[in-house]
Amino acid sequence: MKEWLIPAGSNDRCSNPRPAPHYSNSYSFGTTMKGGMAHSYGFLSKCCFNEASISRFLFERRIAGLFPLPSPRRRSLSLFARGDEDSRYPSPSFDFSEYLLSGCSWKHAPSCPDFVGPLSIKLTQDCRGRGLFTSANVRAGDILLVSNPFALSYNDPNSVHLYHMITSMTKQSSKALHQLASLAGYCDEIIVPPMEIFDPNVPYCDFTDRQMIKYDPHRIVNTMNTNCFGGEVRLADSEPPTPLNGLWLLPSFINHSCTPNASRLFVGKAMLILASTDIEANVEVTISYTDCFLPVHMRDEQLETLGCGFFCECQRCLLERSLQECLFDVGEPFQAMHDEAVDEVFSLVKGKKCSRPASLHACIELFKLFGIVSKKLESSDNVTFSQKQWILASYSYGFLGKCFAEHLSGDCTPSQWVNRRAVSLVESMKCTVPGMMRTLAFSTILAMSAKQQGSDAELIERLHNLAMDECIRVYGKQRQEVTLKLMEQSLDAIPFV
Ligand SMILES: C[S@@+](CC[C@H](N)C(=O)[O-])C[C@H]1O[C@@H](n2cnc3c(N)ncnc32)[C@H](O)[C@@H]1O
Repeated sequence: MKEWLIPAGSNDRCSNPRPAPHYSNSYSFGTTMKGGMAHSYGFLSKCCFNEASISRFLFERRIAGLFPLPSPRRRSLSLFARGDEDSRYPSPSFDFSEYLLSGCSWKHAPSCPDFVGPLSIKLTQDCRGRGLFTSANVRAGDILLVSNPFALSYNDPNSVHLYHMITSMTKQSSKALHQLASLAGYCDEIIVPPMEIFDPNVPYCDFTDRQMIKYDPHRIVNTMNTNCFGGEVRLADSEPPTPLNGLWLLPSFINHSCTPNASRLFVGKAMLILASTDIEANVEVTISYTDCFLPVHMRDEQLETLGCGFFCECQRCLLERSLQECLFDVGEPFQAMHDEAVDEVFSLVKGKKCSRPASLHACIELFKLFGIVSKKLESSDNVTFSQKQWILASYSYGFLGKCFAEHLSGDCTPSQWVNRRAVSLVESMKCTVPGMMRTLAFSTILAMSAKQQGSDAELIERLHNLAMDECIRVYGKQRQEVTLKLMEQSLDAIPFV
């Protein structure tokens, strides 16, 4: 075990210290669980976690169209068929097509055994502690990891039950103690453990110096505080959503980025990590802990609110901070209007039967701010095209807010917003944070409405391809044919207005 240990305090040089020991849902913001699946989507970030019904509403009204209920005649579609030519490594062999097709209900979630793709745990070179790295080339949509929870509790706001659960597991099983110790680090040492400890295909054999690892309640609390992930889940269709909180071990080694290359998908309790871009071997796998479709100062605030204990210094954040002077007249009003716009959209969703359109003051103001940002970017020469896309994605709710709200209130026809600007926004969102459910929702709605309003064939095809590509990144590349079939059906089947 000695070779796993690095000297105590080696993280002390870090400008990003380890997180403060208080409760946080490191992975939770911008995510909600609908049925059995946690979606990193929703309309506006605030709604996603606290006001899950918006996400559910959008899911039921829109995305459900992508996955219509299977007709009795339709044969079960295998989403994770083996023998895919593209596969460079074995994929997990479960099939959750019925689950997706039936709206991802918790009780119908198939059991997904743990699976470890071509990954290893390594120390990062820039003081972010350990991270997960690829050990082979992977493609967008590949499943990298399937992880069942180490421990999970419901209706446990202070994580007391979770704590007792983990305590008893680690006392009863040396493997569980070893696994938790590998994540927590012991005796002020950061451990870079071998993947084998977490790989279900590698039998666990006791390590001779296991006595070095001691049960430590403080470590359990700290590990929970840093890594626990929560959401809401509807255990039965008739029941209200139940808060859920859990610890998934291997995903806890994944660091945050505002331009992540992987995304997270829940199938019941199992957390799947999918590559959302092609990733070469020996590259770090990252996900986003925050809502990446918000401006940098709001992302910073989210990290702080979640108690993540670090300040993101990825390229996108550095760029956005360097442009703050240029965008000074937009940032603060955007934040103020964003919260109001959330309320506007939320009240529209709640009163969806009401025929009088609600006031969309904040959504309209946000839309104007989005226009200012777009103009500033257009006239800025010292920012590259892809950097402009990052910034545009940060203000994307300005565009989406008005479009969705107007649509919900019946105030506009699709033709007012299915235009090329909307298309380039989808492209910006996809290039900045691929594999996001809300980009999939937006591009699908755009594709559907473009078809309905008889837009030109090239525009329809472009939108369809964008939605299709995003769908593969969200649900896995093995679903290519299935996705296509379902999208074709939904384009015909879903009335947009
Ligand atoms: C879920 S853990 C990720 C694994 C962690 N690096 C480790 O060694 O255990 C989250 C912690 O990793 C660090 N971290 C993750 N992403 C980071 C980033 N982009 N910048 C700085 N620190 C980061 C922070 O200390 C954060 O609280």
